[in-house]
Amino acid sequence: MQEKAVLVGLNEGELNELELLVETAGAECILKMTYHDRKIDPAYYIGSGKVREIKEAAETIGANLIVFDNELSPVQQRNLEDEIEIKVIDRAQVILDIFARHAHSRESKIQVELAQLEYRLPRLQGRGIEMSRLAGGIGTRGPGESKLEVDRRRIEKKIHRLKEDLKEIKASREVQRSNRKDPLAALIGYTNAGKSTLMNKLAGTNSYTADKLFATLDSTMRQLELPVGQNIILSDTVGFINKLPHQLVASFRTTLEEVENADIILHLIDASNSEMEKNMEVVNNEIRDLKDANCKIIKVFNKIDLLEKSKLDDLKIIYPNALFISALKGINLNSVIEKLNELISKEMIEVELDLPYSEAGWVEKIHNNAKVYEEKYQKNNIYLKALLPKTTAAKLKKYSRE
Ligand SMILES: Nc1nc2c(ncn2[C@@H]2O[C@H](COP(=O)(O)OP(=O)(O)OP(=O)(O)O)[C@@H](O)[C@H]2O)c(=O)[nH]1
Ligand SMILES: [Mg+2]
Repeated sequence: MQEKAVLVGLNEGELNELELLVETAGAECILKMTYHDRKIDPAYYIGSGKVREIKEAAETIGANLIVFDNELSPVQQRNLEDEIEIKVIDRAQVILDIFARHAHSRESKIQVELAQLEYRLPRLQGRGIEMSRLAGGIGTRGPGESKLEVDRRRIEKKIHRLKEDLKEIKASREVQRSNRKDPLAALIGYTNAGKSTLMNKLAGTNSYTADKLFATLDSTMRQLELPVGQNIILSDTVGFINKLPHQLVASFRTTLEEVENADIILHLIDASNSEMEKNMEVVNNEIRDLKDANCKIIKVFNKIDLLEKSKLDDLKIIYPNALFISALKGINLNSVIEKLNELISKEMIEVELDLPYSEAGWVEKIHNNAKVYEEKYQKNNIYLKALLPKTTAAKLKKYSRE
């Protein structure tokens, strides 16, 4: 049976996002309540008057779940549950639930399980026997009753083992990464911005897209050929979100490693979202360190099909270097290709090569990776006129005609 939830948060905007999160996790939101941002009560987070108000409202409308937008300490969560007598969870738990549901690869499954265990561990303390209440957020069932100490030790052991597994996976991924020869363009952005939709349109893939949060958890990569003749790898990654549970930050970092290695970052923004500015800030904060690196960041405003013309014109004035597209409706997608092409072209150089036959292996590599204008098999060597990535050209410098 679908759970009926009362959402508790600071303001309308935050509650709207929480509602989408809760619905993505499979529960129904039947009431939203706000509280005043006063001093935080160490025992209940909110004031006792508010606790009573929530209890009464929940009883009246028959809710069986309370979701707080802020993170609750284990003690606060327990006290609230005892007082309201309904299951109380926080935003972090909801996000963990969604991640658990959407993880597919071995790596992301391990990362999510690790995060869940780390979230659960402090909540075991002094809790007694009722383990089933602890294990689950929305729609999940706990492991049943078992002894606290045994559980704690088992969880600690498991955490250790999962961390070891992750180290292994990470090492093998680094090998894969060092084998990559094409430049990398990473699609990043707040969750639900339309990253997977754009990826599908540009690279003809069929990634899962949905009006849900965190539809994508595993990054996918596709090769795309640019007009200039160079291939580029596009990667679609997990979305960003405000107030990510700290247990998930580590796993998020791993995904971001992909981004750190990118040559170009396409920052996709849902221009139709009323919280657009705030969401952009969340992403900007995360990628701040990358800006100093040798990487170009392009802002791409998506979902312009939902914008009023005046709003779109304003955005164009504020962000003169940005792109404005609709991934879903296929509007202006060419501007993305052109931009990638332009940036990559800057990294390319035209050369004339006289390759000795002993170096003939290069011919195929060059064909795969660059644009060849002329190719002649001569008596002593192979003549090639081609547009090459500067890095490749440097390697072939001694065969190049000046
Ligand atoms: N109207 C409109 N909707 C769009 C556009 N692009 C994407 N969407 C919709 O926005 C929703 C989210 O799209 P996704 O591509 O799944 O977004 P995402 O950024 O990959 O999201 P996560 O993987 O959850 O982080 C889907 O319902 C899409 O159909 C657009 O240009 N216009
Ligand atoms: Mg996606």
